Amino acid sequence: MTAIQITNVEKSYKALKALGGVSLTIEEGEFFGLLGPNGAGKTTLISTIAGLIRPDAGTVAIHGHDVVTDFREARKKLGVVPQELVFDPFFTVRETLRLQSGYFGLKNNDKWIDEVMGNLDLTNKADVNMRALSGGMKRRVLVAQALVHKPPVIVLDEPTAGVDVELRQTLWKFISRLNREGHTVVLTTHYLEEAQAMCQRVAMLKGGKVVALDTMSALIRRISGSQLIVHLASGSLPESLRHLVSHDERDAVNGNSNGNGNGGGMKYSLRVNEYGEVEHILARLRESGAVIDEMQLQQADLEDIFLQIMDKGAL
Ligand SMILES: Nc1ncnc2c1ncn2[C@@H]1O[C@H](COP(=O)(O)OP(=O)(O)OP(=O)(O)O)[C@@H](O)[C@H]1O
Repeated sequence: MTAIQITNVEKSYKALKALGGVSLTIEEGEFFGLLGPNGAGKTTLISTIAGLIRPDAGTVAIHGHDVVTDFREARKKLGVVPQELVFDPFFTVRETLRLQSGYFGLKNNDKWIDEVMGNLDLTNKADVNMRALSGGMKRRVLVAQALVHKPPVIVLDEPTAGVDVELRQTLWKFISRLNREGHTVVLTTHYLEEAQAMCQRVAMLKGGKVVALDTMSALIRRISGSQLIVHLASGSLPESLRHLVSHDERDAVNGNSNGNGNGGGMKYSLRVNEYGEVEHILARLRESGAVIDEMQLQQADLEDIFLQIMDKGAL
């Protein structure tokens, strides 16, 4: 079943087109990443999914329920962890979660509330007033609040922005478990290594448009290839390899300390699309008389891809 169906969604704020026709299909059980630089439209898209803002055009459906015309049913299927911390300071953690359960017509939800609090290390804060909690603890409650009605689709907008390592680990352990149990998860994050570790598929947004959409492994394979990093003790890169250079710099370690003045002490990053090319590069270097001090083969990661896509605008 399709968890979230986004079809040609457009949203403008006066002259600014925050979303310029976004279409995405997210299947049930996926762990999906929504990435993009500041202002790309991620929060606007999530707010549209949550039914908090109405699109100017296009539709969004959660488990087949349109978020505008069938809002109540769509909302039941969805748990959203927003970026902003907003709470009523006079309630305790448990009261906050009971109140939230009430919004969904759930009575006697204490067993699940206790389980959620346990999984987010909130149990010993259950009777503490919200205003007395630290920022990190408040964020845990925000996550718990989104989960009180066991929504099949969970959307997290920058859940780990500014939170400590411990909370990140607690959060990811719990969210991964829910995903393994069949919940669909959609995540926006600025921590690309987090997206790389968690998400099976990602969409990259730029200027309100989807500029890349693929599985994580295909994106990494398709775009960037690997980098062969060679530090030359002496000699220089032959002209025939120049077109492969993505980056070069004077090697901070070797510098030009060998004093031979023939271009030694350079570090080059060369694009390599398949392993066979490494052999070719090494042969050319040997012929030119360059001496390799050190080398390593580096796999592309999401950050390289992200930067490439954002540079080019689209694939
Ligand atoms: N209520 C609003 N009124 C006017 N402009 C808005 C409003 N909300 C968002 N925008 C603009 O729409 C664009 C998209 O914003 P959005 O918050 O969706 O981006 P984002 O990808 O979530 O960015 P960030 O990573 O900074 O959270 C931005 O240029 C933003 O300034």
